[in-house]
Amino acid sequence: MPYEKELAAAKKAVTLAARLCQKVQKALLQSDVHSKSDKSPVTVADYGSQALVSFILERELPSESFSLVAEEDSGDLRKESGQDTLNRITELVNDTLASEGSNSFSTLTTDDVLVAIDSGKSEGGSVGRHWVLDPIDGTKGFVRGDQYAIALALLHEGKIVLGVLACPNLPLASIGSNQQHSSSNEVGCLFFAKVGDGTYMQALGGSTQTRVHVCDIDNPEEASFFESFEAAHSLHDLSSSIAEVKLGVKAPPVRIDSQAKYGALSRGDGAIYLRFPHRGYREKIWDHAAGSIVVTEAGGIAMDAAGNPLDFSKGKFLDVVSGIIVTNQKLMPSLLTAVKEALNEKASSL
Ligand SMILES: Nc1ncnc2c1ncn2[C@@H]1O[C@H](COP(=O)(O)OS(=O)(=O)O)[C@@H](OP(=O)(O)O)[C@H]1O
Ligand SMILES: [Mg+2]
Ligand SMILES: [Mg+2]
Ligand SMILES: [Mg+2]
Repeated sequence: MPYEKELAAAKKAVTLAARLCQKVQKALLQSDVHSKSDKSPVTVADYGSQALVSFILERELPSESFSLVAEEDSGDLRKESGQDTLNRITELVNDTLASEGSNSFSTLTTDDVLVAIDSGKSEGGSVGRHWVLDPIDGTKGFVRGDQYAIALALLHEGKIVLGVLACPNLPLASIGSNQQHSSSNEVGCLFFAKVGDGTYMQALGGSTQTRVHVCDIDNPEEASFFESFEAAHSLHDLSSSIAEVKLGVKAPPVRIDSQAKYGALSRGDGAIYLRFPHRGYREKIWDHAAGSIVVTEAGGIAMDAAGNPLDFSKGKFLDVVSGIIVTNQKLMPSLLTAVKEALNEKASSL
């Protein structure tokens, strides 16, 4: 089966990275959180997760040439002021590798960790194979104690061919706004998909996998929709005018951080995901690569707001018209019409 060993390696890498993140989130220290040059937060867990995934993929797939497009880089850790943070990351990575229980484990030095993080400097593109990683997607959610995801995908000749999404805080039971209160409060989901093979979910650290599908609602009034938790990341007013005013969605928006939204959508917790960043923001491929294959292999469609397919082959940026919309096959035509109308009204009111 194509991409079988790549999927196994990706699941292993992401599961270990999730273990590291859970440990850090439980005992997050003020000193673990830093600001990047664009003022967005980064924590020891973002770096630790990136180092671990990079190290595990290279170790598990030694015969393949390795290219990784990932969010973080080691610039700040190489400065004098980054030494304590680098030591803490190295300790976290080594503790997590030791907990894996494999005999082949050797202790990584701070230099090994820097090299592993910087393996993520590839630019991607339409030729060959590139791993695409967001070591923690939804860092703001992670710091708040809420939802986040470790998102890893494989880009082959410009197409996403597999994706793995670990969502350590996502309940195993549905989180849709129409759901009855569930008796289970177990959290931690691993979603994975391979092109042509469907999408599966298992408990993080578990082994029983279930095939998942997007919901098959065709009446928008019965639908519910997801959007970013952070109003700075997506225009909530625009989503409301599309979903509630144009489509007649009755349920309130479900606002959660990260690509956990794609995971939840892939198992039918809600029907629509709307994302309209503020003007001037450029999307990155690692924020959508894993999520998009998880949702499309579950029967959904992800497009930009003009109805173009998402093109991951142009380097680290994902250029889209106005925003990203995701739903099932039946709702997409009316969603596209509603989006077009709302965007036209917005433009004429400016
Ligand atoms: N201004 C702005 N507009 C749009 N998107 C932005 C913006 N700033 C950041 N980001 C990216 O959003 C990623 C988190 O996305 P979400 O929207 O899913 O999370 S959240 O609900 O807003 O917390 C977040 O991913 P991480 O950095 O991996 O957390 C960013 O890549
Ligand atoms: Mg970030
Ligand atoms: Mg992200
Ligand atoms: Mg991130």
